[in-house]
Amino acid sequence: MLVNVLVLPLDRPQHRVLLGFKKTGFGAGKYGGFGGKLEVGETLAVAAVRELQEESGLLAKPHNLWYAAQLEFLFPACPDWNRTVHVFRLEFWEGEPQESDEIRPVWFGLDELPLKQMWSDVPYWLPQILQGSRPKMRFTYHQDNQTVELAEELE
Ligand SMILES: Nc1[nH]c(=O)nc2c1ncn2[C@H]1C[C@H](O)[C@@H](COP(=O)(O)OP(=O)(O)OP(=O)(O)O)O1
Repeated sequence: MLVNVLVLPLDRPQHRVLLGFKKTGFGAGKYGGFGGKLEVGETLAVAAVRELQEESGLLAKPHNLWYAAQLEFLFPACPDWNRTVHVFRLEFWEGEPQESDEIRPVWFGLDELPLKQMWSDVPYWLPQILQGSRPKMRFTYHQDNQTVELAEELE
């Protein structure tokens, strides 16, 4: 199954999180964290730092990445989309967000997340991460590939 990393830059002092509006590729038209596929030989942390830099312009040190969630997404109507996503929380970085061809970074207050424009699994796991827990979950999508049919806690 495909493996993705996902980074969520969290600005605690200002109570906000940086999300990316995806202009192309998987999840186009939705807001989400910054991430993508692992390249050959990369660890999760190295891939996370690279994807964050490519998609947001922010520079992170691997030791500042906090492992925040392991998520499995199953799409019975489109098994090619099945993937495991390893989510990292990040509270320290260098640089300012930069728009790229693929993604437009936007800050959102933690109480004002654009949930209607995000994957429908997000409300199950993102609040848990923000509260400091480390969810491990599996989501099975409906035939429409857009709504969650089943959300399971793993372990
Ligand atoms: N159900 C889901 N909920 C969510 O919040 N983020 C998800 C998600 N499924 C995938 N993601 C994230 C993980 C990763 O950052 C991104 C997909 O990365 P990919 O590398 O697969 O997409 P790309 O657009 O870079 O690649 P291509 O589709 O091959 O162009 O979407």
